[in-house]
Amino acid sequence: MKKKIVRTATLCFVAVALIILGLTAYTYFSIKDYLSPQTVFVVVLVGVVVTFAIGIAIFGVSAFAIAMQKDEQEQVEEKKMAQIVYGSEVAKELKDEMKMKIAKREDEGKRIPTLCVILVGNNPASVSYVTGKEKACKEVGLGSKMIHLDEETTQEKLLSVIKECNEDKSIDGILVQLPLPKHLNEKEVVWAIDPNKDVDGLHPINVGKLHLGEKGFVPCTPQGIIELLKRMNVELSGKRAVVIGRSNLVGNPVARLLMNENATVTICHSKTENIQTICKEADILVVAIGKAKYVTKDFVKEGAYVIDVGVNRNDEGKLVGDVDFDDVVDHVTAITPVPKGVGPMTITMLLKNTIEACENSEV
Ligand SMILES: Nc1nc(=O)c2c([nH]1)NC[C@@H]1CN(c3ccc(C(=O)N[C@@H](CCC(=O)O)C(=O)O)cc3)C=[N+]21
Repeated sequence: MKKKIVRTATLCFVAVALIILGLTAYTYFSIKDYLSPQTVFVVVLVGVVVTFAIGIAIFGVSAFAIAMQKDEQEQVEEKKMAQIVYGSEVAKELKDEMKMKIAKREDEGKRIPTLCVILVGNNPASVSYVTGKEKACKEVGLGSKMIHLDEETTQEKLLSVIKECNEDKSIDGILVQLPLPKHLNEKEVVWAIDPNKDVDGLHPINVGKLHLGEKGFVPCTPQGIIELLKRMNVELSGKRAVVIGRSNLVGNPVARLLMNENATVTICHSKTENIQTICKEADILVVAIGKAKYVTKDFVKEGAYVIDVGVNRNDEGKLVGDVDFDDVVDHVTAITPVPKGVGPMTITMLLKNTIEACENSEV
């Protein structure tokens, strides 16, 4: 493209220069016998100057055209480049908005929304997530309360702690960090949380509401995923969405949310036959299976949108997704990375739900 412009400009310039120089020469020979040498000199000078001026103008315009046009190679590459959607950046924007909202509440003399996180035991991953949640609360000015119970805590003790939190008017949201130690009954624990404080959206009342299309608390990761898809400007209505994974925390609720957006949804799981073929039909692929780098380019349709929900630790303790990012990145329109993708959105939605719980309690 650049070369073509330069060539055309040079040709134009040569043609115009030849015409003007020819005219000047013709004028020179026609008038040199009638006029004084000074006048003839001026005529020739004007001819040469005009030629130069036009030359400079032509090359100026060409340089401008080159600057405006991207190199052909660059354009091809741009078309192929996948959009990498950083949840961490979206989360920051949303947190700034929440921060302002909370500051405004404070000015109005209203209560500061407060999240209570209950952690049982010392599972390193859980401790790290809980710390992240506390940090995020501080960042936006939410109140946070942490209840750390030891590994041997009994079911009765845990249930009584939840009951206290349910009754405590200064607590708006309750989150019990999962998984719980094996001797505890997770279902009974989650079902004991007041549905109006269930900011994780796991209580059957909230699960039921989601599946009936009623307003209630929606689990944080699925909510964050929909938010990211909206940022990718992907039209969900009428599209094929495939979710890999059927957990209550991610797979099931995200499938329902995608259906609410009028996508046609398929859920795949460990027993699914021909899983690659099904995934390859997906315009939107959400991967929450919990196997590091499980999804390779053989699963991904050219130009698809891929959401990686995986949080796996490799041998070096580094966080890796369920998608083999490097393998698929050239095949997709947009993809979320791990870390800095879905994870930060999950925490942000938890903050959002906590503010919502507080607002609900005021009306
Ligand atoms: N009741 C309950 N609710 C949950 O929402 C819940 C849970 N239990 N148990 C565990 C999973 C996992 N989870 C994550 C949250 C944030 C990041 C996150 O922020 N990750 C960062 C990096 C964090 C790091 O490097 O350790 C990132 O992806 O960039 C990841 C994972 C919430 N979970």
